[in-house]
Amino acid sequence: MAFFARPQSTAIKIVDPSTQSTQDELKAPKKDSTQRKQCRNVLIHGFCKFQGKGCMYSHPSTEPQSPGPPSPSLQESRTSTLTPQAVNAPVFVPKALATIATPPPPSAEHLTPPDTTPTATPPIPQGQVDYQGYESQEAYNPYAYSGEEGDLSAQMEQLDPNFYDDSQYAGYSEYGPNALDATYYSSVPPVYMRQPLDYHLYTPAPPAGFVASTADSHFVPPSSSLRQALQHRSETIRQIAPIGSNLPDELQGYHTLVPLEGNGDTVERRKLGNWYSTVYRAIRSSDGLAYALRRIENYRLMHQSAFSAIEVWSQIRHPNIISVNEAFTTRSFNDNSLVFVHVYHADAQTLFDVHLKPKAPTMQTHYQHGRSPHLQAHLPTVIPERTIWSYIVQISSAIKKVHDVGQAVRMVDVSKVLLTGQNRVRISSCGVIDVLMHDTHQDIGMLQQDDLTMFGRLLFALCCNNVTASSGQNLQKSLDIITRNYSADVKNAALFLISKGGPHRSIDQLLDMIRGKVILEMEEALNGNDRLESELLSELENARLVRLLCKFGFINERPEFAREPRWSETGDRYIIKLFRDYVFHQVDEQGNPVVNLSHVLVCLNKLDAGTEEKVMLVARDEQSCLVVSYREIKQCIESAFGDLARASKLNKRS
Ligand SMILES: Nc1ncnc2c1ncn2[C@@H]1O[C@H](COP(=O)(O)OP(=O)(O)OP(=O)(O)O)[C@@H](O)[C@H]1O
Repeated sequence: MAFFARPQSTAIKIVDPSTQSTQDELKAPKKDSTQRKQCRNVLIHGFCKFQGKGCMYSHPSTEPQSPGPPSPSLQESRTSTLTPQAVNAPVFVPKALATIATPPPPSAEHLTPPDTTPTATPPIPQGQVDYQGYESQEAYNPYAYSGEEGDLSAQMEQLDPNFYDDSQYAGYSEYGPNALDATYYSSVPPVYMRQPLDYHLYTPAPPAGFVASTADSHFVPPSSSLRQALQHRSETIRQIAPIGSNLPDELQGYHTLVPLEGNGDTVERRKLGNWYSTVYRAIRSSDGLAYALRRIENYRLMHQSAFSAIEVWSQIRHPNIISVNEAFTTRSFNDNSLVFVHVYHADAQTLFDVHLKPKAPTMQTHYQHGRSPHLQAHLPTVIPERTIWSYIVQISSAIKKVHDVGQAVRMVDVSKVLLTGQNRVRISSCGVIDVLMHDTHQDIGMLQQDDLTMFGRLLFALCCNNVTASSGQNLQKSLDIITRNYSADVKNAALFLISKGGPHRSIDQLLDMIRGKVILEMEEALNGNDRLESELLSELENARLVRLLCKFGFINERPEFAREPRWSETGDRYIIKLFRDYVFHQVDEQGNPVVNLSHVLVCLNKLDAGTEEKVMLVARDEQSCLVVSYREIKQCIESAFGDLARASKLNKRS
């Protein structure tokens, strides 16, 4: 069944079409017109097409009257007594365009489809709903009021027939009573008509209480911090290397290398197994994107087949694994270096750096109990259990993915798991050990068991704030710490992971043990998704509005037409100029500029949507005004911009 959602405050009586005549009778004005206010249509257009047809305002006989409904074109409204002559001046065509045979820019006659008469929009009486923009005004009969007779006449006195000008909605004739009849009463399956949505007029965000942008969710920080973090990442991506880094300018299609370890001039050489390794950020020439390059110093690759592991790893995509792109050897560092290319996550930090690295003492700037500022060492803090579970679930998920494709991670360590966002971890350096130890053949089942043991050690290290927490002499003490700070489930998971391997010990079994936590993690992930969607919604309008403002910029105040009053003082451009004044150059009663961003955004959104709503544009000398709809202004802008675009193309060709 076809259904129309109506404004809730409006009582609508569904009437049989046969009762239409009764309603028509109700439409007749009840008061003598001489007692009422003068009709605004007469003031603005010189006539009222509803005179004698239901308009309850007075129509002075001295005014020139139109014999019937005027031909509804903008041209007519513009030639009324209040319309500036400039609109009817010959249409100016840019010089470049005059030479090409293009259709003339839409003049006043072309601006309005024949079924619409621009009229002044009277203010909406208080307590009433503006029905402009709702479809099927024909189907909606404002006079079919189900209340008391007295209420009805009181309402009628407030109603202005211009609000219910059916001709404005001729475009939606499918919503008329006839169309509805066909839908309701025919035996054929109903055809559901879709209202063309003016979706650019607003951002239908979920209620703030449900997706609060100021609250800190597990994976997504509050809106302001999120923006700050993203800004900082962009800044990090564009960093350049410190002077004197002495790095190669170009490396197999990568350039602008920046060391990611060490600070300032010193580049830290850290050991990865038996080899020194350094990580750089570099930009790839072919796509301009940043990548993380891990260089293994002085490594002589004996067999090209060692890279076969990289082929396998480059196929693995998982949200908790840093993807591998490629690997190559190079002599650009003046040695035999092996380079692995991974996806770069700006501002990523290792779990060791975030949670275990001793922090330098900092000066507390706040006064405690009236004493002066003091130095305070950063004491190791206990990682919250919720965070520990999040890490466990994410790392388990990554390991499962790798084990399922018959590989082993081979490096699950606090220095190789990166924190890339709020509570988001990813395993880095995947594939590196596979290449480095290509010659040493090892059973994949054993390697997978090692993954679990390494995972257990990582868990002990995080819970006890000590990288050697799971070693023999520390184990009992570490278990005490875990028992004190965390639930029994965390302890059981840690013990399961470091227990002796066997066929029973697999990542699937761990996932079974922590099923409840996995579900919690999924809920948080979906919440984070909702939050990000709502952040995106609030940015949706930007691009559209910038495009519109650019068009304004292209059209208005063109210096090459400075001496051509016909460019800005005629036809479309004149309307655009007045509209620009209406949007940006309003002044208050004292003549002070009105700087109201909401007004600008509302106007631009309505313009972009091309609504039927009318605006009154006043000439700068305040001697004349124009009443045009946003749709017509939109057409003017399209047309003027089209002229410029055509001229620009012509210049390129000649
Ligand atoms: N894919 C990546 N994207 C962004 N930053 C990365 C990436 N891989 C590594 N890094 C950063 O590079 C730095 C060095 O990484 P590395 O894996 O060598 O850690 P490390 O702490 O130096 O470990 P080790 O002591 O084993 O050398 C770390 O700060 C890490 O955040």
